[in-house]
Amino acid sequence: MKTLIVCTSVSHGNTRRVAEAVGGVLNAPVVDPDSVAVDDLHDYDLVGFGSGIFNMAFHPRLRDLVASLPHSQGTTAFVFSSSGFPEPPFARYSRTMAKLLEQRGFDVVGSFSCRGHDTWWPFKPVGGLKKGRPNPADIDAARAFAKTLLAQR
Ligand SMILES: Cc1cc2nc3c(=O)[nH]c(=O)nc-3n(C[C@H](O)[C@H](O)[C@H](O)COP(=O)(O)O)c2cc1C
Repeated sequence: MKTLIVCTSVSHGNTRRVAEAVGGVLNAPVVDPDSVAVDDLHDYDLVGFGSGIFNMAFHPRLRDLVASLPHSQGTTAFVFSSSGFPEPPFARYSRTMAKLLEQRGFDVVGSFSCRGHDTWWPFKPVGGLKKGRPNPADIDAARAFAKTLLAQR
């Protein structure tokens, strides 16, 4: 299964650690949105899209990439993120990103999220929240998620 993982991880590399764990299971390279050749994405069987969550959304560089993609009928995709907090019921970031991808013709088959060390400015005086995340249990959960993707093929 030819797989690519597209990841923006600008804050602490939290999401990148998740991406590398998933990529290790799926035997997939992890690339930055800026280095994606958008016309080549249909060559892949599965493409993962992930970033940290900023102001209740995936990173703008990832969203801009997805918005710029040509229609990709039937390519399978998944989304992943790390964030200080779980998704609140009024802002389903993963669902919103999945919908963007579906509008580009992707078939979104899964999503994964875990906590990441969060140094948004109100939390900086105390060294941030969720220090040490993603932790080994988060990375194990990411690998388990990747195995469910393999099992679907
Ligand atoms: C400016 C800023 C805004 C953030 N906004 C949110 C947010 O809305 N919700 C949330 O749960 N975490 C938020 N976070 C925490 C990040 O999502 C978290 O640190 C994430 O793991 C960063 O991933 P990265 O290291 O891969 O960039 C924010 C962090 C920063 C610095």
